[in-house]
Amino acid sequence: MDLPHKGILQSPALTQYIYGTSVYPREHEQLKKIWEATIVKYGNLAETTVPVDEGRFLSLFMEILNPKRMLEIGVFTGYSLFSTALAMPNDGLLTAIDISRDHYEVGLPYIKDAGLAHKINFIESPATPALNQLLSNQDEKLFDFAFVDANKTSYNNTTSC
Ligand SMILES: C[S@@+](CC[C@H](N)C(=O)[O-])C[C@H]1O[C@@H](n2cnc3c(N)ncnc32)[C@H](O)[C@@H]1O
Repeated sequence: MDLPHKGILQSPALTQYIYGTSVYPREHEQLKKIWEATIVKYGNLAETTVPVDEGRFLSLFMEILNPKRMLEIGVFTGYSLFSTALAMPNDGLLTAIDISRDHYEVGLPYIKDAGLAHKINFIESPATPALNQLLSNQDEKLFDFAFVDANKTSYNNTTSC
């Protein structure tokens, strides 16, 4: 069994056990395909997706919080996006922002195959102007939960929006 180079778990033996018995067996078939398509298109850059255990953690977190409106900044090919959309309620809406639609379109066919596309509003833009635009359109509370996984140097701007 191949293990990713990063993840939440710190003990190799525990990682091996949990990945073999829980994480990989429960990884959605379309998520496996997003990962494979990401490797084919981007090679080592695929390592920038959230690892499979963090994907499971995000799904679990969404199941507990049950957010109706969620924001993701930094979509890449959609591994984390898929993981959260899968666990959101069917009438939930996930606003997803990335500077590259090309990235998003690698995972989009698998998002569609899994019947999740209707939950996602993708915006191709740098995060800060897109957030300012969303805020200027609506003054009530916009999101129940936000996952930020874009360029780390802009986080101050993102959180002040
Ligand atoms: C670490 S990857 C995201 C990985 C993704 N969460 C996943 O699980 O596959 C970072 C992404 O942030 C995007 N990005 C970089 N700077 C950005 C910005 N200022 N605004 C929005 N997206 C940005 C990149 O295009 C890239 O797709």
